[in-house]
Amino acid sequence: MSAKIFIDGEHGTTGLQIRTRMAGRRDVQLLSIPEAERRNAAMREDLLNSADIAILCLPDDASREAVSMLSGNNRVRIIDTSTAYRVAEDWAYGFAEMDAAQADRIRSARCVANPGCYPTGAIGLIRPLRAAGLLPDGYPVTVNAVSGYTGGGKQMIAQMEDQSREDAISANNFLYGLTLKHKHVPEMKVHGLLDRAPLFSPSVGRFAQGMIVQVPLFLEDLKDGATLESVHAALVAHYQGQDIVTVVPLADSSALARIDAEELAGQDTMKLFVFGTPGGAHVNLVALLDNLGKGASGAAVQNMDLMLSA
Ligand SMILES: NC(=O)C1=CN([C@@H]2O[C@H](COP(=O)(O)OP(=O)(O)OC[C@H]3O[C@@H](n4cnc5c(N)ncnc54)[C@H](OP(=O)(O)O)[C@@H]3O)[C@@H](O)[C@H]2O)C=CC1
Ligand SMILES: CC(=O)N[C@@H](CCC(=O)OP(=O)(O)O)C(=O)O
Repeated sequence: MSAKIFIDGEHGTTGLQIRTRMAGRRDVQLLSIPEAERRNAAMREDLLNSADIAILCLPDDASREAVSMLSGNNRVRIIDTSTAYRVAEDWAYGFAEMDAAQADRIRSARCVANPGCYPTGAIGLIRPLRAAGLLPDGYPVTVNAVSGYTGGGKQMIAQMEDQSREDAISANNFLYGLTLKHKHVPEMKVHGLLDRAPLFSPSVGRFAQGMIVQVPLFLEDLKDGATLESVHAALVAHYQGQDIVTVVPLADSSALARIDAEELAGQDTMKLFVFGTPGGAHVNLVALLDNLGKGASGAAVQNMDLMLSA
């Protein structure tokens, strides 16, 4: 029997991409709400409660409302793509590759919080080094990133694509989150196993999908004797046997002159790189992904598949 899936927010950016990924699948039956009724609370409540898995692709407040519409109905499992539950202890964090037990946690969870796009890159780079003891307590981690503008949802897509709007954005590349209080910092800290909050500076470029997340490190401040090669080896060991998150061999990355933020647009994988010079003082850890792929919709479908395999 096929599993019933309702995507609350199916007409938004993340929801649409999840729907596209499910097209043609016979193991799932999509329950759908007409676009004109997308904010009809009674209809949403009915569909939410009729699903086997509800995937919430809504702003944080609307996600909390949807979860309250399901209170008392433990039969329905939830995947939430918003920021609302990512550090909640009774929710499983939906980053299957973050440690060896996480895929099983997701498989058996009732409630799964899909990671933020930037944290997917940052945690993917940082957590294995913390777990291996290479990145010491107190290290001042910084995270710099550029995202495609679809990361800002329908509103930012319109602001970037329609220059006749009053609130149009004309910049081709801009920094934001200038107060350094971005909503992704808490999940980077918790799931990155950091004892200090990272300093996170995001930016957006005039391209629809794609993302680069950078974590530069001073080798002399890592565990004694850490090198470009040992940092790379720790990431390779962590992601051994994974096919969605992969670590680019040093021989390949050392031959690169540049990284294209759009390289993985339209794909659900993430590539990790370690840049630097053998014997040098610094390394730059880089994650390359699609903000709507492994950064959102691709991860949501991956989590749904794990839950369906329980
Ligand atoms: N875009 C991305 O790359 C990523 C997004 N996310 C997260 O996914 C979630 C959805 O984001 P995104 O798809 O980008 O946003 P969009 O604005 O593109 O889509 C959100 C959808 O939710 C609908 N909606 C808003 N409020 C309500 C409500 N109260 N009741 C019912 N429907 C409502 C919107 O309808 P309307 O058109 O009427 O506003 C819209 O269809 C957010 O929490 C976001 O932070 C996570 C990772 C990456
Ligand atoms: C470019 C852009 O605006 N990006 C979004 C994050 C996209 C994302 O990961 O969304 P959630 O964490 O909300 O799920 C932002 O910075 O708020």
